[in-house]
Amino acid sequence: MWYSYPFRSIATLINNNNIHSEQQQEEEQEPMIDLTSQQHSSSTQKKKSHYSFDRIFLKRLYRLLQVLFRSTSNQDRFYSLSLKARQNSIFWLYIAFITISCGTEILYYYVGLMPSRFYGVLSSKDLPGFTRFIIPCIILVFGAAAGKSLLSFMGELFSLKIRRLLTQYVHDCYIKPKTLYSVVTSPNAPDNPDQRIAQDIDKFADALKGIVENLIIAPFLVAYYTWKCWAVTGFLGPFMIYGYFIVGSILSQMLIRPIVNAVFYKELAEGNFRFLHVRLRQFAEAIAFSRGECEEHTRAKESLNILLDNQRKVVNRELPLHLSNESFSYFGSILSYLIVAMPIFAGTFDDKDPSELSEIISKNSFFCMYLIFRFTVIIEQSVKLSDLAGYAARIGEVLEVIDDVDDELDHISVYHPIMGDLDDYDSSSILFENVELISPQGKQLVSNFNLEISNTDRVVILGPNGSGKSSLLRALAGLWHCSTGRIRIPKDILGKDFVFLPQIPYLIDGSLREQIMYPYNSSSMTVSDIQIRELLHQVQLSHLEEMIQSFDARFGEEWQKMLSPGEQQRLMFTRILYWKPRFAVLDEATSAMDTNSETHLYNILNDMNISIISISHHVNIIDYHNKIVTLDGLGGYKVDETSLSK
Ligand SMILES: Nc1ncnc2c1ncn2[C@@H]1O[C@H](COP(=O)(O)OP(=O)(O)OP(=O)(O)O)[C@@H](O)[C@H]1O
Repeated sequence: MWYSYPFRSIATLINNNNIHSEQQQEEEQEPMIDLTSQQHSSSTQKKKSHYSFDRIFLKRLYRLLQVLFRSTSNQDRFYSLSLKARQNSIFWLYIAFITISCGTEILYYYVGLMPSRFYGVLSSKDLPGFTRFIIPCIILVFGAAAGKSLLSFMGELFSLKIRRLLTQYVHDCYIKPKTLYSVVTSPNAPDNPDQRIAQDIDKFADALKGIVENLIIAPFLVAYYTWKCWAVTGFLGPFMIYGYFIVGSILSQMLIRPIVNAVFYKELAEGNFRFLHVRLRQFAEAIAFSRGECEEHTRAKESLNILLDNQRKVVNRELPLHLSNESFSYFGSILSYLIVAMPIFAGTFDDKDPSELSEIISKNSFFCMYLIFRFTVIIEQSVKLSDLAGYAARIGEVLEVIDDVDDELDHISVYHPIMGDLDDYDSSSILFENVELISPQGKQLVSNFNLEISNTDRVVILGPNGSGKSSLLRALAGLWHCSTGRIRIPKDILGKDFVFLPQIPYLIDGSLREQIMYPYNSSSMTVSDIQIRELLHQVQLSHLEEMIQSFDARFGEEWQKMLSPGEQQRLMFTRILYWKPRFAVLDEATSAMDTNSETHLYNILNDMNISIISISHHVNIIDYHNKIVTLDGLGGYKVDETSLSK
């Protein structure tokens, strides 16, 4: 069992990506939004891309729509009525939304005709007609109000479902073995992926809901009211309205383009600003000790200014669009009277008495005005469309980086114990064969590295900072690739046979029970209260039981407050003691512990006959190992055996 592949920079692949190269072509033609001095994003180093309402937006939108209308199994098409299909596709909710929207429009139509009927019965003083008409009118108005409320409710459900399906899809693509790490550490990692997933998808869902609500049935309404308008004004009425709409559309299309870019960079600044506050909370103690509040205050102010500048750019660029849309809307009402006036002045209705004429004017102006209103709504959606394009760009970029990373991972035969990619290697040892590791910056970390780690070995890796100690473990875990050579891992190894403890303890949001069992929490297997007490005793954390009251009480950030860094590292050791792996990999996992705790835990591991691979700068733990690997930081290394091996 082995993996061996040339180290190829993910950036190379990403740069070859079609969408990205298309963007680069556009970059040369379009001016950029200024986004200076972003403090904490890798994006600061990168050339800024331009985002617009263009072919790339359509590609991204198409991809997201495919996710919403996809079938997840061969048996169930996206339009199937099965529970699974209904859960995984938005199709039926979309149909219900459209149906309610059509029903409400029919009610609006009759409500719109009401004034002309009132004019008729009132001007002819028809009391029985008036009383007959008033009851259906009240029912109609209530019906329209109920329809509108239901439509708004369905819109919210629609938006929620879009959010759920898209977020689940991004989670499926993003949070999986090796992809998560590769995306986050990729040189082309998208800025603030957390914000893109947690916020931008929600905003995208909301914008899409608005567009569906107002645009999807618009063609049918436009066709119907065109016909009605034509019937009363002849071809000239619709002709004028259509001309008016075309001018409005061209104008708003021109005004949308710069907004999409501005929305993208506003969201980027928003993410950076939020990240700054997350870090303030996370490192409050370090900041307080170093009296860094003034500096942090200045940075927060700078970040806020950048955010507000970008927000201002969006507001500024939306002003002409709003102006154009509002003018279009107000001039529309004048246009409708102009169109209604044409047949009146042409003498078409000369034979009608005043009450009939007022009824005709009311009805005709409703048809014309509603047609113009529909066009106005379409034009107004341009603002939503520009937002949608900005959010689609931010979500699309995350998916594109994931695709590139997955492509890279697909082209290499990565072995990871948890994945169980097996071959003919049937030894029980880990074998490094002529391994060469090169850092992403191109620095040679180790070359021609050979080492056998049997399941009775205890190996400590020493070396100066940056010499590649952790990188060897990354390669062992399949996170980094060997540029030459291979690493063989026992065939029968299971995920639980390999427990990795990093220097910075990773404490999950959850109960102590879940903390110990991480990452293999399952309902079928659990750690009993007696076992937990025994484990806490072994890592000298028995007092924790009093602090948390119950082993199932859930905590989040409180873990960091309840336990000192050394205690957190001790808590991490319960994972090794519980799972009893064949190999425990400790990357400076005892760096914050006092000497007594450290030696106590190493003694326990020795008693349990667990093979250890340690990285440490503490000399006192060297005695617990039988092999010492020393990296010189220049690609060379040596292996020494200690007295323990004899
Ligand atoms: N994700 C990464 N992206 C780019 N370079 C990295 C990354 N991780 C590590 N490196 C580089 O690889 C080199 C080796 O890093 P590594 O973490 O293996 O050092 P180390 O020997 O474990 O150091 P220390 O003793 O400080 O923990 C360093 O120069 C570092 O800059």
